[in-house]
Order: sequence, then structure tokens, then C-alpha cells
Amino acid sequence: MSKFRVVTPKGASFTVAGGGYDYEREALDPIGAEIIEAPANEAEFIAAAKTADAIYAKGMPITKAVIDALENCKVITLGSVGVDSVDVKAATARGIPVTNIPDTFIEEVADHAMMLLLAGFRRLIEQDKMVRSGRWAEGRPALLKIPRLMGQTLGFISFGRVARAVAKRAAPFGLRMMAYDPFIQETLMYDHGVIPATLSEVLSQSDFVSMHAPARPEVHHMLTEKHFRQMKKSAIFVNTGRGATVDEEALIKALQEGWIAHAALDVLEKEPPSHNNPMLGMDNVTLTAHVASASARFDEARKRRVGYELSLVLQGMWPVSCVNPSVLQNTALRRWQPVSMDRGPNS
Ligand SMILES: NC(=O)C1=CN([C@@H]2O[C@H](COP(=O)(O)OP(=O)(O)OC[C@H]3O[C@@H](n4cnc5c(N)ncnc54)[C@H](OP(=O)(O)O)[C@@H]3O)[C@@H](O)[C@H]2O)C=CC1
Ligand SMILES: O=C(O)C(=O)CO
Repeated sequence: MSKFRVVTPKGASFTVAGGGYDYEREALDPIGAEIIEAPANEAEFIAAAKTADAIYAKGMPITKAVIDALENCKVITLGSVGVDSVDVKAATARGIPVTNIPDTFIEEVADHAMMLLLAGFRRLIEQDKMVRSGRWAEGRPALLKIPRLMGQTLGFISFGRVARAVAKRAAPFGLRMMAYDPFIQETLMYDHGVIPATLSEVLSQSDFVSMHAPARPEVHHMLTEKHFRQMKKSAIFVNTGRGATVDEEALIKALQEGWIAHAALDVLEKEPPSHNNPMLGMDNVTLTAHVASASARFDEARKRRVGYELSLVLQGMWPVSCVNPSVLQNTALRRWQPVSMDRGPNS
């Protein structure tokens, strides 16, 4: 009989083809913790998770109803940066720490954001189609209409870890950069050659708007019609954050009516999109399938980090990355390292 039960919804998202090796186990086996898969529907999950020592959240939303039913849970662990699949407020109210993996694949996501920006700007998909369909001669005239990249303005919405890594990549291209993020110190922006700005300034002055806001209830549909109307007609909108931060209907209207030029998106409101999502047929949209974090090291890095966070808490210690750290002081867990209490609105 295992000492600790970690319950997780069956049918994980993210997993490599064929399942992959359970790197979490390298941290969990030595402490006698077992990962148990439970059906990914709320009622059956609650029945299996009620007495669990920990929840490993993936795929299924961990709602208030699930959280309120937990009798013995010491931590809810996420194998992602985004914490939108867990009701963090409900966990905080129950005094349960929630952990994520914020520093695991920043570089991959930043590479992807930069790729989307460049592909949208240099019209990669359109150029590729022209060559394949025998319209070679149309390629050059299409690009003769666009400005050169150097000197264009890149505006960030949110200036967290990923946006900062994008800024490092964008600086050598000679882009002017500005950012809206009321939650971080302006010095961090200046350190990256980025000018602090209001949301309106970012929207109205940027040639590229790169969206990195986390999907929290208060950030839901942060960008609406009025925001797309403020953007330049030539603007390219890049989103590698979360689809829910954008009113997708408004974005589609903006693209169809020419308020902005192009959207390059790794994330959508509904993933995968339904077959009648108009963006699937639009030439001024570049899409990838929420894959920005993926690389050959993704599965191992994510699982090892999840195993580490779980094993710390199950052995009675503070986790390394807690999104609601205010709860830690009221737990029996031991503080063994400095942890920043300065986290977002949910903490
Ligand atoms: N496409 C993909 O595969 C991936 C997507 N992501 C998404 O990207 C997002 C950003 O990642 P990352 O940069 O690592 O996250 P960070 O937590 O490092 O940065 C997010 C920043 O946004 C700030 N913020 C919070 N609310 C607002 C708001 N209303 N307006 C402006 N800024 C706000 C945060 O402040 P504070 O910390 O105070 O809350 C923080 O400074 C993640 O939340 C995740 O959803 C991440 C990885 C992979
Ligand atoms: O970590 C996240 O938030 C992701 O979206 C991973 O793909």
C-alpha cells in the first residue's frame, strides 16, 4: 500500500505519443507516492480524489466543486505555466497550495512567438502557397508592399517570463519595444530595452502586439472590439498566451473588416477549433495548435518538475513554485528556501 495517493484525471493532455516515460515517478517512488488515474468527469473524479493526498491537474478543469470535496489534499500540482484549469480562488479559500512550472519551457514559447511574428510579417504561408501553386512571380510584388522589420514597434501585453525572453530575441532585429504590465517593476522593462506603457499606448503604437496575459477570471476577454479598433490597420497580433484572454469574435471581425492586418495565433478560445471557425479559412491568419512549449525536452522537463513539486509537499516542505503562496504560512509545511510572496491577484 502506497504512503501517498496522487490522483490525476485519466487521458492527459500534453503527453508524448505512446505515453512516454513517467519521469514523475523518479521523485515519487522513493517517498512511496503513487499516481492514480481517475475518470475525467467531475462526479467520478471527486469520488476517487476525495481522500487523495495531492491532485495532479491536467486535462479536466479542477473546479470549486472538486476542490471543496477534497478532505486531505496538501497540494494541487499543474504541469503547465497557465493555471486556468484550476479554480485557484477556491483552493486558496481551502488553504491548498497550487503549484505550476513557470520556468520550464520559456525559451521554446519565446522562439515560437518570434516565429509567428516573423511568419505573419514576411507572409510565410502566403509565399509558400504561391511557390507551390506555380505563382512564383507573385511572391516579390507581395513583399514589396511591406516595410522592413528594423525600426518597427513591438508591444507586449504582460511582461512576464515569456515576454522578456521574446524581447531578448527581438532586440537584435532592431525593433522598438514597449510593454503594458501593471504588475511588474518598470526597471525589469528598462533592463530589456522596453518602454513601460499603458494598454492604449501599446495598442495604438505597435506594429506587432504580442499577447502574454495569463488566463484568469479577471483577464477573460481582456481584448475586445474597442481594443482591436485602437490598433494600427497594418498591425499583426500574436498570441502565445491563452485564447480566453481575447474576445475571438471581435478579433475575427477586426481581421475581416481590416481594422488589423494579420493574427498569428498558437492559442484559441476553443481548442481544437470547431470546423466552422471562420479563422480556418482566412488568409490573414496564421495558426499553430497550442504547441509553443513543445520540444524534445518538454515531456521529461515537465514531468520531472511536477514530481519534484509533489515530492516536496508530500515530504512536508514548501513547494518551489506556488501560485497562491499566501496559504503556505498557514500550512504545517516547512519553509526551507526563500519564496516570493509577491504573486498575482489570485495569491
Ligand atoms: N502557448 C503555450 O504553449 C504556452 C502558453 N503559456 C501562457 O503564457 C502565459 C504567460 O507565461 P509567462 O510569461 O511564463 O507568465 P508570467 O507569470 O511570467 O507572466 C505573466 C505576467 O502577466 C502579468 N499579468 C497578470 N494579469 C495581467 C493583466 N490583467 N494585464 C497585464 N498583465 C497581467 C503577471 O503579473 P502577476 O505575476 O502579478 O500576475 C505577469 O507579470 C501563461 O499564463 C500561459 O497561459 C505559457 C507557456 C506555454
Ligand atoms: O504551460 C502552459 O501554460 C501551456 O500552455 C503548455 O503548453
